[in-house]
Order: sequence, then C-alpha cells, then structure tokens
Amino acid sequence: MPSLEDELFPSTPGKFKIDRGHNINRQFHRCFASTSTMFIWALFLIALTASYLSFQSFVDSGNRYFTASWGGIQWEKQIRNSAKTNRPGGMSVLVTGAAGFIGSHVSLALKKRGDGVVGLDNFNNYYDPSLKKARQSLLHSQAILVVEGDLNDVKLMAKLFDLVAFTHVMHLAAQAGVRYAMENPSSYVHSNIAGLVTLLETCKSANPQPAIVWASSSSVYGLNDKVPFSELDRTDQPASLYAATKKAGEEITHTYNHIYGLAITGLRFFTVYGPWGRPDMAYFSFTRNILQGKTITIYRGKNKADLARDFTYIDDIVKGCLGSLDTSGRSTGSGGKKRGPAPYRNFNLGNTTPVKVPTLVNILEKHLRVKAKRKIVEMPGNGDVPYTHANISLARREFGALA
Ligand SMILES: O=C(O)[C@H]1O[C@H](OP(=O)(O)OP(=O)(O)OC[C@H]2O[C@@H](n3ccc(=O)[nH]c3=O)[C@H](O)[C@@H]2O)[C@H](O)[C@@H](O)[C@H]1O
Repeated sequence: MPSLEDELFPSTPGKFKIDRGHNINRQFHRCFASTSTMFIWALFLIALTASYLSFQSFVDSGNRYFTASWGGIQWEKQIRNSAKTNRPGGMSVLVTGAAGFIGSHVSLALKKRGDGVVGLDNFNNYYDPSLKKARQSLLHSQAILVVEGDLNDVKLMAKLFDLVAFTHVMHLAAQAGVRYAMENPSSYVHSNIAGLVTLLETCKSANPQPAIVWASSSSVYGLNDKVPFSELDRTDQPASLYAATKKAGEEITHTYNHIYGLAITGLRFFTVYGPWGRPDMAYFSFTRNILQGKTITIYRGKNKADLARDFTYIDDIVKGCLGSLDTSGRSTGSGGKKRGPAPYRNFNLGNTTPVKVPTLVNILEKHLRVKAKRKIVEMPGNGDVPYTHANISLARREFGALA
C-alpha cells in the first residue's frame, strides 16, 4: 500500500528529487518545529494575504478613480450647468457623439439658440482623436460640456439622466464609414447596435422620457435603384454591414416606440461634408492626397459608370436636426411603461442634387489649384453603392427642412 507520502510526491524522477522517509520528516520539522511556530507562520501568512488583498483593492479603487473621466460633485455641477436652458421653453438635450463632425455642429447650434446641451463621446481612434479633442475645446469655449464615456456604460447613462431631466436626446454617436465595416465589423455592432440599445433602455426608464432624434443613413437604401430615394422605397437590401446596422437601428427604435411609447425620429443623412469634417471621407482624403502630390483612387461602377453622391452641406443637416427636435412630439411613457402612442418618423436629409465623384475631384482641383493624380479602378465589392439621391419632400412638409 502506498503511504500518504508516496501519493503526495510523484514516483517518477523529475526536477525535484524527493528525499523520502526521515529526510522529509526532518525538513517538515525544520520548518514547523512546533505547533507554536506553525501558528506564528499561519498568522504571518494570513497577515500577508490580508495586506496583499487590501493593497489590491486600494490599487483597483485608485485605478477606478484615476481612469474614470466622470463623477464627483464638481463634475455633476458642470453637467447641470451645461444642461441649463437660456430661453423660455428651451430644451435640455443630450447629444451623443458630440465631439464628432455632425454632433459638434448640432451642439453649437442648439446652444446658440438657448438650449441646454450635454455632450457624450467616447473619443475612439477610428480617426485621429486629436480632431475630436479640438472640437471638444470649441464646444467647451461655448460652455458645452462633453463627457468622455461610452454609450454602453450603463452606469454613466443612468447617472446622466439622474442629474438632468433631458427633454430630448440627439443620438449621433455611431461607428461611421461604409467600407471600414469589412475591417472591423464588431465596432459597428458595439456602437450602432449595442450602444443604441443601451441608450434606448436608459431613455425608456427615464422619468420623464425624452424624445429621441437619431442618425440613420442614406445607406439603408442599399441596392434600391428607384431614384430619387423616398422614405417609401424598400430598405431591405443593405449593401454593407454599416447599412445593415443602421437599418437594424430603424427596426430597434420602432420596437421601443411601440412598446415603451418613446417618440423617435430617424434621420437618413446623405454623405455630409463641411468644416470640421471627417478625415476618412472622400472629399477630405482626396484633398489631403492631392495637396501631398499622392495618387487618389476613384472608384467606378458597372459599365464604366461614374459613382455619384448626394453630397449634403453640414448647415443643411443642422437645420434638419433642429427641425426634427422641434417637431419630435412627446414620449408618452413613464417608469418604463407606455401610456399611449408616440410619434415614430424617418426622414431623408439630403441635397437632392447628386454629384459624380470625378466632378468632385474637378472642383477640388480648381480650388486647390493642383492637378490630381487619378487612378480609376472598378468599384470593389466593399459595400459601396453606385449612387445616392434624396427625395426630401417629407422633411420639407414636416419641418421645412433645408433649402
Ligand atoms: O450617406 C451615408 O449614409 C454615408 O455617407 C458617407 O459614406 P460615402 O457616401 O461612402 O462617403 P465617402 O466615403 O466620402 O465616399 C464618397 C464617394 O467617393 C467614393 N470614393 C471613396 C474613397 C475613395 O478612395 N475613392 C472613391 O472613389 C466612394 O465610392 C463614394 O462614391 C459616410 O462616410 C458614411 O458614414 C455614411 O454616413
């Protein structure tokens, strides 16, 4: 019968040559010569473990303190100040994606007319975050606070609604870009699906519930070939994961409108451009490359057809966003329960005059006074669509948007 000692120590030769029998006992006794010494050792070990654990929790809480970019009395005061309205009947608006291109413009326009604005942005590095920081500073100079945090942070979202009874949410935070979805698909799910649901969950439970206006996209029309695109056209053939997440957003928001009585407006933006724009967009990257003497790649569709976009200027989009907020209607629910039907709307916001991509390059050449080095290639199967063209009669009718 193997002894306990035999069972505890492997019989195969290994790194540790076991000195059996007396030696083991001797070693054991050398360490724990008596019960009293054993007791002291045990105490020592307990003390060591306890101090390690408390040190760990100190480090953890320290990390929480130092890495958290929100929280504290001062921060709460700043939030309340930023949300304060400055006109009779003014709105208190939570603008998500406030350090983004459209978010920063909309925030400034709201503040300018006397509405209260609190911004939220996760400052991700899809493009250089220093541009987002610069926009944040611009907003800060107009007394708009942009909180650094993620939509998926349930505690932060709840805290913001604890501090301010937002009347409206302008939800512009998203993973943008059509072609990048092939490189980083999960970022679209994280922001455009999970983040949207977290926001809606927060809004549904808020008391009072805010009305929500959010950024959908022209890309929901996907392979639709009926032009100009009308809200009545089919949107069940997305050409990219980006488009699919925006289309999913329209379905998800409909559900929250239906179950919880949230007033919801989706805005289908058509390729927005302007100052403080996104460096990943063609007008921006073409300009940079032309100035640096680099070759630009211009995609072309089937049968050598030029691609075209209904490029829309930011000021028109801002008008559409404010018009949507002003006509959003009210959410009817409270405490997570629907009390009656609430408005659910989707609008195109576009220029209504598509421009071919080579024409865009001609315009840039003219203004930059530099000839572009063009490389024309077949449009790769990366989610692009050949053209976009908005019909905006619905938006015009509802709030006289744009021109
Ligand atoms: O309306 C939208 O819903 C979307 O608009 C925008 O997407 P797009 O319309 O694809 O804009 P953008 O990249 O500027 O490409 C413009 C044109 O240049 C072509 N293009 C582009 C890059 C290139 O290297 N070559 C090229 O020919 C390209 O094929 C295209 O024909 C937003 O980025 C997106 O987030 C979403 O909001």
